[in-house]
Amino acid sequence: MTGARTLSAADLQPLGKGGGHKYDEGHAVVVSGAMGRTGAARLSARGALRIGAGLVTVAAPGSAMMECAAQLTAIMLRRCEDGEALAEMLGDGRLNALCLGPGLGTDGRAGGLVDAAVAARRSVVLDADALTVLAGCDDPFAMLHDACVLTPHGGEFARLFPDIAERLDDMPKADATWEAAARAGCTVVFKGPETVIAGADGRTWINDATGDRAVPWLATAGTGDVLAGMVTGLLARGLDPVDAASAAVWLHAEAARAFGPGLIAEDLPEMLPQVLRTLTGGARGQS
Ligand SMILES: NC(=O)C1=CN([C@@H]2O[C@H](COP(=O)(O)OP(=O)(O)OC[C@H]3O[C@@H](n4cnc5c(N)ncnc54)[C@H](O)[C@@H]3O)[C@@H](O)[C@H]2O)[C@@H](O)CC1
Ligand SMILES: Nc1ncnc2c1ncn2[C@@H]1O[C@H](COP(=O)(O)OP(=O)(O)O)[C@@H](O)[C@H]1O
Repeated sequence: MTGARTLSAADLQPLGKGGGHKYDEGHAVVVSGAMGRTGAARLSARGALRIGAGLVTVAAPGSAMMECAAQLTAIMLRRCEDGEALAEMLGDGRLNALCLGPGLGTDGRAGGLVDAAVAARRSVVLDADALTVLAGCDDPFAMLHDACVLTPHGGEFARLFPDIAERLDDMPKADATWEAAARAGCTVVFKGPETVIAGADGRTWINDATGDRAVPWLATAGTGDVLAGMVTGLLARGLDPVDAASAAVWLHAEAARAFGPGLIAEDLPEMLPQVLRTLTGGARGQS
């Protein structure tokens, strides 16, 4: 038994802005895939910016620069060809949270970028294709550290933790996620109508989006990419991985609830200001 607790608004970290300058709210970097595949990274970047990261940069290969430039305004853009270029870019210590996976691809470039991002020992969210890259490694968890956050859906969870996934019919999802986090040595966010967030330290939270809180319209392409960006944005703002992931998951479902049926992924970041305004007391909103 994990002693998992169910999330509510009162459990969220204070999310109001501190009133300093933009660098006080962190600088999130979302690494993009190649031309024609940049949409997912742009969704993540928008999530990171709307949740309050002070600055957000999309790091894209040369082939994708024009495509990104045509779509981004408040979000900055920087050329980043491969892992070596990312490592060089991360020489700037102000770039304090990374997101890799949405639309990244699973080729050699993606592998090099994942290696460089994890080796930099910054806060890093590994989602989507980055999880597939990780699952293909001989010893996937050896390089991870406690500032990593893995955000698998059911398919990705089964690729990363096949033996745990095999036992899912006989064990609570919270226990499975807790076991996965202990093995990976970092925070694991196992997504779905019930999303479980577990830290390597054993803290385990459940966001139950079923019954009265059901948001089936979240099952649409790109919503997970937005969530990865939201977690990254909160990491950039200085929340620890479990708090960042828990707050992002809760806000993500609330944004979906506030929008209602017909939601597409682009709508989620744009609903965040409204949801953040409703937080009071234990979970303070934007001030
Ligand atoms: N607008 C965009 O540019 C979008 C890009 N996307 C990108 O497309 C790439 C592939 O993403 P996929 O999520 O399709 O990854 P994968 O193709 O790696 O995984 C999907 C496979 O896993 C299986 N699966 C099992 N359980 C599942 C579950 N609970 N949820 C989802 N699939 C489950 C599915 O049947 C499917 O075969 C990623 O780079 C992703 O970021 C998607 O996020 C969709 C939106
Ligand atoms: N039926 C559902 N009810 C509540 N949340 C859901 C449901 N289906 C999917 N979600 C949420 O939507 C997101 C989907 O993410 P993911 O599967 O990675 O899709 P994508 O890769 O297309 O972004 C996750 O946050 C997941 O928890």
